Amino acid sequence: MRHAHTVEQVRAAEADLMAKLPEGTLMQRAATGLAVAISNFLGYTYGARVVLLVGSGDNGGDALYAGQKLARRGAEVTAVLLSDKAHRAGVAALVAAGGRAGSPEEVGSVAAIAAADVVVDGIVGIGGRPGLKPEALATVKVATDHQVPIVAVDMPSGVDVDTGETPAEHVQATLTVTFGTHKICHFVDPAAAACGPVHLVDIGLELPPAPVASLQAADIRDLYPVPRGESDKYSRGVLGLMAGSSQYPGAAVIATSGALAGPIGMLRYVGPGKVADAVRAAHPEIVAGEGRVQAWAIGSGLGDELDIGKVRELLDAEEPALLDADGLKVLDESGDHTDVLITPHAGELSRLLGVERGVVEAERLRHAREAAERFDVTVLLKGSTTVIATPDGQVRVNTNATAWLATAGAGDVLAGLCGSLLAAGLTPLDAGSVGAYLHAAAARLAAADGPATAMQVAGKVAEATRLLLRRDHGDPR
Ligand SMILES: NC(=O)C1=CN([C@@H]2O[C@H](COP(=O)(O)OP(=O)(O)OC[C@H]3O[C@@H](n4cnc5c(N)ncnc54)[C@H](O)[C@@H]3O)[C@@H](O)[C@H]2O)[C@@H](O)CC1
Ligand SMILES: [K+]
Repeated sequence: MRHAHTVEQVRAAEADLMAKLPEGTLMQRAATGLAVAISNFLGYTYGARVVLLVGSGDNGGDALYAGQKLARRGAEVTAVLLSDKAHRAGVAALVAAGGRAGSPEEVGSVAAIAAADVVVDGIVGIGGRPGLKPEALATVKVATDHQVPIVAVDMPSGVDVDTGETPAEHVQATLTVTFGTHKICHFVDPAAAACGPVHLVDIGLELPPAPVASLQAADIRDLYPVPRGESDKYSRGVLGLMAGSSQYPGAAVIATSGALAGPIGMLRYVGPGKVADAVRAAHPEIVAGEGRVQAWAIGSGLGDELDIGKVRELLDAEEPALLDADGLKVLDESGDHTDVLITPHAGELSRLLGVERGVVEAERLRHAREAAERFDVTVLLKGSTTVIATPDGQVRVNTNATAWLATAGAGDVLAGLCGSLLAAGLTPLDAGSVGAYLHAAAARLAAADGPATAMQVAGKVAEATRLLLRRDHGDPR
């Protein structure tokens, strides 16, 4: 599990550690990790042309000391000081190591950036607010126009660190080097998309529990409900799936494909006779009609045939339930729904919350949290990064998606798969986050050679699961 902490938590942990260490130690640790990461990124140091964009705080200090270390190893380092309050000792250290530092005019920033092999963004870090100054933005634009890669120090300057929001122009990094722990902007879009790969440098911080986490491959191994010797088809989990309509029969076929690719032992399909025939033609192992189930997945492609009374009844029943697509229409703010997982995309969540879709997309974490609290459900907000929020305030973010997943029916596969995990006994939080991870991993396999359909994604879930459950090479569990 990767963890992301808030700025307040990081500052407190830094203060605790700094009190025990000689002054400047933490910055030296950060700068050393940053310099190594820049060297590794470039593949060489001697003769490399490095331009540092330096703001007024310690983020610029990190950049300056990393520049000093690179200059000592033969890099040609120029620091563009964007504030007259730039870290003094850092500037002196860089200059003593042979680097140059000065205002944009003094160092000829346009020519230097245009000719650089890498630009280091030390404009602002965790002390930054969105809304960079025009002078800073102008230097960033030169780098972008000349396609010079940008390594961001801690985070791309201009993003909102604790929310992942990007209300104003910001740096688009090629690589981000962060310190001590991940920050929320590294996980949550749109800011996460501005980070590039994120490299974490350990500086020895001791941190409290994190408000936001992100599953990794090893977590799938720990959480996936692998059948045991004594398991039978009932104990593995039976899912009831209510999806599809005469209007959208395909949604039922796709959602059942997703469900069967999950861990359940049996799938019961509930829907119109003709659709049930299509579903059984695609998957003869499906049982049509109601019966005992351990969880329900309701909603994909119900269209106008949504039976609101019936769905409410299932929601109020004891079994956990997943609500997707048209099924979301029955959700209200009354009742205890803590065992309900909803899987809206931004448009559906915007309708539930009565706000514009663009607002949900811009403030994904905030709206996922708000809906979880308001409707007392676990919310899985689909998107390039998927945010899963519980009513008690836990958040997980899935960052392994591929843009190829933006295809019709992919949401139906996800609903079936997450429903399957719910029926196998996972909590809504685990079912949502494990399902989203496997779904994205399957999409990566399906789209390895180009575009893939939702059915092809469903067809790769088993392989993705098998690969992820392997404890070591060649030893499937
Ligand atoms: N404190 C420490 O010992 C450590 C700090 N670290 C680095 O220090 C950074 C935090 O340093 P600071 O607390 O000095 O904060 P920043 O370097 O993020 O800068 C804050 C300064 O920028 C100004 N500012 C805020 N928003 C701005 C904007 N939009 N445009 C221009 N100026 C803006 C503020 O007024 C403040 O003076 C971390 O991100 C990390 O890079 C690391 O070296 C780890 C150890
Ligand atoms: K930065």
